[in-house]
Amino acid sequence: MKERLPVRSLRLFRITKKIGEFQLRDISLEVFPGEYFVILGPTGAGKTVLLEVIAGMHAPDAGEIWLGEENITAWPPEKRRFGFVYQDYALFPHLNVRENIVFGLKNKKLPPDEIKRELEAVVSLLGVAHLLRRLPYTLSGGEQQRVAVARALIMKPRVLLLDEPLSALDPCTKEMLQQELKRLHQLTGTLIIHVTHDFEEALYLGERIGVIMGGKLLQVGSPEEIFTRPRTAAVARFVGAENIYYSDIILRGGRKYVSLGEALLQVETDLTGRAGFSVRPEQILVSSLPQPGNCLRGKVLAVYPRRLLTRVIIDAGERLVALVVAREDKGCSLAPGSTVYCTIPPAAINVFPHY
Ligand SMILES: Nc1ncnc2c1ncn2[C@@H]1O[C@H](COP(=O)(O)OP(=O)(O)OP(=O)(O)O)[C@@H](O)[C@H]1O
Repeated sequence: MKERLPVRSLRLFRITKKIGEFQLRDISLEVFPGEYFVILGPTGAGKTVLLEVIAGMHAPDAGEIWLGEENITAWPPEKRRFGFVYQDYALFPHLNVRENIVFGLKNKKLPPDEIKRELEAVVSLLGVAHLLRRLPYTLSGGEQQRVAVARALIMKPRVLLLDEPLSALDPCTKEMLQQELKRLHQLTGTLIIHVTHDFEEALYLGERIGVIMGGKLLQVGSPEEIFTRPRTAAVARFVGAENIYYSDIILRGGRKYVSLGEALLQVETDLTGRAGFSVRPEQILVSSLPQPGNCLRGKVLAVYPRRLLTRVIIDAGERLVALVVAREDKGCSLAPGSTVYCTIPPAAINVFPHY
């Protein structure tokens, strides 16, 4: 597994693709050499279509795809030498694990001793030596996933495309295989594009994340940026910043404020004019007494206890959702109807442009 093709960046320029009623719209993106890039989006967002356009299975209607200095837009999939791991793994059912993994190398007519060497390398990397004689239907989901990744990696792909590779697995296996994928990426340095609708998975694996919705790439950034600084209401909602509002930005005494209900909240932003803003529920401090800073008086509407956090719905002029650590609400009644105070630090208010 050592000698690899030079790792190059993958660039998409203004890719458009219509399939049936659906359209990928004007997608531009650069994925850096050796990067682990996650495409995150809800069901039907166009993640698979985008991955298939990158793989060369669909020709774009407009736009270009570049690998390093080469325009590969018109290249067929086999010339691209990209690996593709499907959501359902798509192993050949009549071939055993060994035959599945070496299938591509056999097709390339590599000498048997070279195939054996490559097989041993990839099998030890994925820990599937004990499965080599088994047929796919006898494997667990996690084992099938490892075999599918081994089958893709043995071809030394220039780019490895993973289409929701963990979505069919139970939470424990999923977590273990997430760690495996991270380790494989560190060992091989392969440029990986991983598609998922699972935000936790994107946070754990992605060096950068691209959020796609309705065929549009809405935001690209580090997990931290996507999580704390969504730039549209749609991305904010998708990443769980449930409190989303619109306001004029008000300048007073050299400070900027947004209005929420009757209150003014100080914000840290360069924007002016009309704007949107979002607050994550876990960033709201709920207390029985007023606190200094951005503090709103409200009435508890409903309380939903969860495992470690309690979800509290509050009427503070606008509907607010707060997640409260159970231990921290001692002394503060969260019963419906009680009065509470909600403190929101200025840095926890994400202000985004209003289009
Ligand atoms: N061959 C096709 N013909 C017509 N419509 C298609 C075709 N392939 C995909 N679509 C449509 O394109 C849209 C995007 O599909 P895609 O599979 O890319 O979504 P996704 O983001 O991968 O969703 P999921 O997370 O559910 O897999 C969907 O509305 C789908 O029905």
